[in-house]
Amino acid sequence: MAELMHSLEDLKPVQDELTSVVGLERLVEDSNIEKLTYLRCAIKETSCLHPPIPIPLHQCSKDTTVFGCFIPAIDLVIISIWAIGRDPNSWDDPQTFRPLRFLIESAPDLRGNHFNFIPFGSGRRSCPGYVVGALHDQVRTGSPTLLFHMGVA
Ligand code: HEM
Repeated sequence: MAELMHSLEDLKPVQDELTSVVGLERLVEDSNIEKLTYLRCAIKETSCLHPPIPIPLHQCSKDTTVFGCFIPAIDLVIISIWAIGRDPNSWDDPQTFRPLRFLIESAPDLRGNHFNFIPFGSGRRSCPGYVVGALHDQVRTGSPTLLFHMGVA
């Protein structure tokens, strides 16, 4: 909300979309969400710039080498999701709130498959809270993709 308040050109399409999809007389319902494109872009951009869990910690269970970097067993590895979301090698003008960068077809999704955008983490220890929300969404829209991904369909 604070980012949108500072960026009126981004606030306007979100307001217009909410007015047209939801209206002014009722609350947002699940079924509205897929039509709230600008709002979803704004949420993604917010979680890129301000990830709620900015630096998850992992501990290495055995000696490991990743891309030539040796990590001894028991060492802690800090992953800066915050820095990844602001990396100029991955994002144009990364410090600026620009939700429409998520409008393009090739923009990363939230599943952790694009390592420049991992607000829910990635891989086996990524956030199960995301799966609960996404599963609910997939069941609602009838798409089997995520159920298949989880091995339950
Ligand atoms: C905006 C909402 C949320 C965000 C951005 C978020 C993000 C994250 C991140 C980044 C991690 C760490 C991944 C890692 O260690 O690499 C995590 C872990 C976790 N999250 Fe979430 N989370 C959210 C909501 C939730 C909710 C609603 C739940 C529960 C219903 C949840 C349950 C968990 C649990 C249990 C873990 C630990 C997973 C593990 O260590 O295997 N999260 N989350």
